[in-house]
Amino acid sequence: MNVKPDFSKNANVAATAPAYFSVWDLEAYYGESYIVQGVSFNVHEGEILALLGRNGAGKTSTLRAIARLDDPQVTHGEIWLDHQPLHLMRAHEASKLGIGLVPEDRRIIPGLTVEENIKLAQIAPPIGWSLSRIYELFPRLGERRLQEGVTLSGGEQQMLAIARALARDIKVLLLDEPYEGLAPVIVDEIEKTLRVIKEQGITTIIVEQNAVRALELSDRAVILDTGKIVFDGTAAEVLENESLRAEYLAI
Ligand SMILES: Nc1ncnc2c1ncn2[C@@H]1O[C@H](COP(=O)(O)OP(=O)(O)OP(=O)(O)O)[C@@H](O)[C@H]1O
Repeated sequence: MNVKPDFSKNANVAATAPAYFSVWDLEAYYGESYIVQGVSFNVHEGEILALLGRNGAGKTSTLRAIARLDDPQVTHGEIWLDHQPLHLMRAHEASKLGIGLVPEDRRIIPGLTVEENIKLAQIAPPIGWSLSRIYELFPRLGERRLQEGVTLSGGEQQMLAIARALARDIKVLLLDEPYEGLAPVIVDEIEKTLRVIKEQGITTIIVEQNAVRALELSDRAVILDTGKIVFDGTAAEVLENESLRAEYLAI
């Protein structure tokens, strides 16, 4: 982990590196299972990157490694955010630096209202968006601010999970399957908010099984297959490349 990144040697990483956010030769394990097998990619500031691939390709594991969660265990590689070495940090330090992970299960805290769920994210600095700014982006959350968070619909819970990330001063939003189980009309609504978040300059990495919807939103895409990158390019290139989509995304 103490080797300096040499981006020129890695075909997956743009020649313009070091970028705002970069992952370099990341390797991670669950126990003996080698899951993330030398993953490298760059994300530019304010960009939306879709991290795609079939079930079990290693997308969630890559997000968890970036967020510096304990599992999977990172054994090699570097992760840089705005010249800061994330790979040397623990999860709470990564969060403080501006990594905001919205996990697949959304983690709404039972027994707390919508507003209490949001406020809990703000008990320690760095504080991000104010409640009024959050409710402006998500009017439904404002209307339901006194309702218990876990009683919201699936789409509203997803909004709350994103709102909670924004309540902290984040630089990079990591979204794990934000559209899962949601009706297309709700996906439209969430997509709109993700575009607004992008306009505010926040960088986003989105993992999503609904690859077409994720690609329509994203600037760039990285495709993983059994823990390795098999494509790194623009989202438009993936949408236009039928064989790539069929082989790795089944779409
Ligand atoms: N906690 C764990 N312990 C052991 N193996 C795990 C654990 N979590 C995930 N794995 C394995 O790691 C591999 C990658 O899983 P990961 O969740 O990162 O894939 P994914 O691309 O996000 O797929 P999905 O869309 O199904 O979530 C899979 O083979 C999975 O079974």
